[in-house]
Amino acid sequence: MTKNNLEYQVFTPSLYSSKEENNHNSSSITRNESRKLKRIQLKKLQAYEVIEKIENAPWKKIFSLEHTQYLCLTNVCFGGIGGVTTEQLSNIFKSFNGYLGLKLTHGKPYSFIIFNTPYDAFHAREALHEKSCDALNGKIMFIEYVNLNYQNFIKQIKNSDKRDIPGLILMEEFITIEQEKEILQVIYSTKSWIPVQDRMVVFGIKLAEFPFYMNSLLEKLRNLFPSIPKLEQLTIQIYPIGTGIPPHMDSHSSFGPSVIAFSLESSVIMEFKNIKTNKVVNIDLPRRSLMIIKDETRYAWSHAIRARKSDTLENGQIRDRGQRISLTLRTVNPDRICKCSWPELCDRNVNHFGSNIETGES
Ligand SMILES: O=C(O)CCC(=O)C(=O)O
Ligand SMILES: [Fe+2]
Repeated sequence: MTKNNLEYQVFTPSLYSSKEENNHNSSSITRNESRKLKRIQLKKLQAYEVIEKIENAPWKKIFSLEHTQYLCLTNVCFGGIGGVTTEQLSNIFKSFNGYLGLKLTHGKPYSFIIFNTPYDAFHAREALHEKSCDALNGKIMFIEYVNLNYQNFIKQIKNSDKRDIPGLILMEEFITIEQEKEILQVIYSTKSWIPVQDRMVVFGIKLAEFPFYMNSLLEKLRNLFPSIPKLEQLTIQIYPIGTGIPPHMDSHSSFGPSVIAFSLESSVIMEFKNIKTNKVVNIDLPRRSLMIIKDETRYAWSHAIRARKSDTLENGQIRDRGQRISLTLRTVNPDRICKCSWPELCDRNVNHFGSNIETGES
């Protein structure tokens, strides 16, 4: 801390200081105020040192003296004790010009806010850095510009590259507007819903029992992806606004090598996580799209939909959620044998009765 403190003193006057701090030496400041300011500075350093430890890099390298369009909220995290929600944060920042969106990290104590220009970010930082924030119960936020050369941070801000998930296929506009309308009509007249957590689910319908236009989707699928075995089972799920599905892998041994999911009525961000490396990639599943989960994605990545009312898109924009319907199609493994190349992640030796292996995450 001493070394950093020293560096910090040298570093402060231009950028890393607050107005209050610059007044620090003026005689008008009371002792109490001075103590309070010192405490704030100490807290700030502690927050920066935590990031240093996590990132294994000096904070002066991670943050930038230059204004950039990305702000790091060094002591604001998502969920858990003292954590915030997407809505809370976006409510604070959306009143600033050029606010594009936010990015919460997973299991790390900091978050990011994305602005259209460095100038817009500057205004928000000026208004909020080292100030007590009413919307966060008086919490004092410590905000820095992200260094554009520090790839580890930039990667976390823009981590939606499908190429990073081997075996994931996404086709936009797979379903036509007319097909979607027809399917939704039938779905909403279905009566056999079962509540599962906050979702409504119709399980394991045989495809032959489903309306004819499902056939045209399946035919298109067969033509485009002839290697996918004949699908046997359909699960329909309604996700009311604000709901999701916890991280899980669809059971290796119960189901075949490809899981197909259609998104209807509304788009959503699905979070994929590599079980071995913990790498997280967010993928936007647009309304009327087709997703195929196979190979490594099927066997070594969990997928989840976070329960929240809006999603942050890759460009930083916030998109409110609508009610979403998904159609998931699978083949069934009658002998419950899985021969995937990830035996350490596989349920082949586990006695289980449910259809999914929950990874235990919330
Ligand atoms: O809603 C979706 O698109 C996927 C649902 C899912 O992951 C599942 O049912 O296993
Ligand atoms: Fe799943």
